Amino acid sequence: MRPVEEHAATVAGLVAATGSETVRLADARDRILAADLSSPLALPPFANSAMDGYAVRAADLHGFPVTLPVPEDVPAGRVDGPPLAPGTAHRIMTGAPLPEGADAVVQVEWTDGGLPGATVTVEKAVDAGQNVRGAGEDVTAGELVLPAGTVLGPAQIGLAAAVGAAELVVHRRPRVLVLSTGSELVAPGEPLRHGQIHESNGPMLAAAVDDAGGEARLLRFVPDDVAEFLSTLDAALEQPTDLVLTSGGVSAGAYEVVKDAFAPRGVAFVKVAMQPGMPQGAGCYEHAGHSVPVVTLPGNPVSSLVSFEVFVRPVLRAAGGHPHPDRPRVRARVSESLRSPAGRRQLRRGRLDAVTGTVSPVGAAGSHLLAALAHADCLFVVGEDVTEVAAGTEVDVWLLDPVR
Ligand SMILES: Nc1nc2c(c(=O)[nH]1)N[C@H]1C(S)=C(S)[C@@H](COP(=O)(O)OP(=O)(O)OC[C@H]3O[C@@H](n4cnc5c(N)ncnc54)[C@H](O)[C@@H]3O)O[C@H]1N2
Ligand code: MOO
Repeated sequence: MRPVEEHAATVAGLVAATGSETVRLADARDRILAADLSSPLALPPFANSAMDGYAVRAADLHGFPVTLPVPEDVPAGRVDGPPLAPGTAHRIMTGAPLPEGADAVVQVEWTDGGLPGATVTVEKAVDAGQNVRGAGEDVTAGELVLPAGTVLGPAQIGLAAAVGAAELVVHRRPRVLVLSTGSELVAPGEPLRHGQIHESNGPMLAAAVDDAGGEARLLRFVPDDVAEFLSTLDAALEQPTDLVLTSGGVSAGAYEVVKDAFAPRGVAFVKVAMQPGMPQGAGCYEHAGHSVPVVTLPGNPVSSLVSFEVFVRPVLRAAGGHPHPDRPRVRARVSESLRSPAGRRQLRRGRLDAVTGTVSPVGAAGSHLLAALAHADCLFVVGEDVTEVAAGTEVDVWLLDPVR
């Protein structure tokens, strides 16, 4: 059987980096920056007030209470404020530019709240610089604020907007065609007859592709018919595609449509030393003079998604420029004893108690146990050479997304 790492390397070698595109800020969430973003301006761009109150010279405040004339009002956004004459105060709002000549702001609570055109009486002293946000305190002009490779979450998008970027250069998302096969499959929402099941791999893998930063195109599943499989595929490949991802039809049965269609057309089918996810295929399919990468996942739902986690997710994330393609990994102790097949790396579904560092199996090893997978927040690994794991043994744990 082919070692897991060898098959992972084969799949990694199929999918190239995607290149870049420009998107509007509103479309940038979860995208990955493809070019350094430097700020053309300082943040804050000008010295401004941190409080609603009165701009003053700190040195003018002595002999309390002290009363000063208030000749000006400076709301946020005022752009023509005159300088502050010695011995006066300007009423000022949070975010408004500090008048030239002022060096501090007294918050309104420390005064009688005197109006512009009248006077204000101040009860307490302030230090020079107090309640003033200096120009460039956050970002200096020319500073590299977001390096290429940054994952754009809310804070990063906020910063990009603050420095004036309306668009960002990001990695293009890998385009993945998702196609399920099986004559027993029926669309969710339609009634089942005996012998039929709902098609679950397609929606599951499309969601996994999107979650890995890709752009999934989910095709309607096809029956176990090679001609129909190939015509569906060829029609779909008229649109640009970075990867074809199939599920089902790859093991040893009499109607293995994916294997029958692809084996003579550039895709190698192998047994990988893994459970679940033993039957795998990878290669390139020629379409209209282009070579399109293909990964064929096994049909059992848990095999499909676990194989995606092991072989496809890190490759899609790397192709899409993600700085951390792999799932975060930790060590934890298993809560109970387990058995695992000799010569196959087992990936079990688990729930991690991060406080005690304990991982508990969710469900048995069977690759049809989709409900257990849906209740798991991690996978944990039992090595190829291990057949029995005693309770309390430390294992590698891959953190999936928290179960919401
Ligand atoms: N004689 C052997 N039989 C099997 C072997 C083997 O080595 N020798 N391997 C087993 C293992 S391990 C796996 S995994 C499966 C993989 O089979 P296929 O990839 O060919 O998948 P199918 O036979 O098409 O389906 C397997 C199973 O999964 C269900 N399925 C398939 N597609 C979907 C879908 N889109 N949505 C929901 N469920 C799906 C299907 O109904 C079957 O129950 O082969 C073993 N057999
Ligand atoms: O390898 Mo299969 O994926 O065990 O069920």
